[in-house]
Amino acid sequence: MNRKLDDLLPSPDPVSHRVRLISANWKMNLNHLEAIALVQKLYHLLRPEDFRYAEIAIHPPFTSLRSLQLTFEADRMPFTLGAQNVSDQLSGAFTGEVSAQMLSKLAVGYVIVGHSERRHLFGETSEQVAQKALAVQQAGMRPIVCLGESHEQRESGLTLDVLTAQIDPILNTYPLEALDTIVIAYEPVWAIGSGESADPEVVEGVGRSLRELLRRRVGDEIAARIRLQYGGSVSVGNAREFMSLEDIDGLLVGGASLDAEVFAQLIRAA
Ligand SMILES: O=C(CO)COP(=O)(O)O
Repeated sequence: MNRKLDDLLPSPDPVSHRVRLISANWKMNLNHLEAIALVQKLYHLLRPEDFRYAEIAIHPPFTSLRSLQLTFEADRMPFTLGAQNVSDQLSGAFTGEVSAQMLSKLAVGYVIVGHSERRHLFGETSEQVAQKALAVQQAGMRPIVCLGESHEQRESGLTLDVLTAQIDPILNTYPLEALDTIVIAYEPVWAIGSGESADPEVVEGVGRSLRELLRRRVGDEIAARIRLQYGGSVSVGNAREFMSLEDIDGLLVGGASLDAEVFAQLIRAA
C-alpha cells in the first residue's frame, strides 16, 4: 500500500470546523508484539477516506509506544500515537513514573489524563489531573481530559456540578492561549466497560452544557475550537449516532478498539 501521508490528513467537519478525533484506549491490554500485529491489520482494513474523515489515535500501554512509533514511521501509517497516563512531575526521584518529555520524544501526540479508572482506582484528584494536563501541554502534546459522573451522582442530579468541579482546575491552570489544544472526553463512569452506553440525548445535553460552560469560562472563540469526545461502551452499532451530535467531535473507545476488524468497522460506521 503506497498512500501519500499528505493525502490522508483529516478534513475538519464542515459545520463545526473541528477535526474529528477517534481514539483507541487499549488500557492494560496487548503486549508490544500483539500491538504491532493489531495496527498492521487495522491499517490494511481502513481506506484512505477513513483517515480523511477523522484523526485516528492509538493509546497502547507504555511498553508498546516505541514499537508503534517505529511501525507507524516505517510503514508510513497515518495514525497518531497516544499515551494513557503521565507523571505530573517533570523529572527526578519518582520511581515507576513516566514524564511528559519522555513521551514527546516518542512522537506521542495525545495523552489521556484523568481517566475515571485513574481517578477511582488510583485516587487521582482533579488538581493532579490539571498538573498532568499542563505537563503534557508544556512538552508540546495535547491532553485528552476525561470527565464523568457516577451513577449515584447522575441519579442525584449532580452531573453538571461534578463535571464543572473536574474541569475548573484545568481551566484555572492551563495557559489560556493554548486552551484549544485540550480535548475533553465525557465518559460517564457507569457507561465504561458496562456494555450500556449513555443515551445519545443525554450526551447531546451534556455536550451542549459543557460547551456553554467553556464559553462562559474562556470565551466563544476558544470554546468553539475545543473538541469534545464521548466514551463509554462505544460500539459499531452506536458510533454513528454519537458522532452525529452537534457538540461531539470524537469518540474514546475502550473494548471495541482491541480487535482490528471491530475497530475498523466502528470507524467506518462513524
Ligand atoms: O474507558 C473507556 C475509554 O477510555 C471506555 O471503555 P469501553 O469502550 O470499554 O466502555
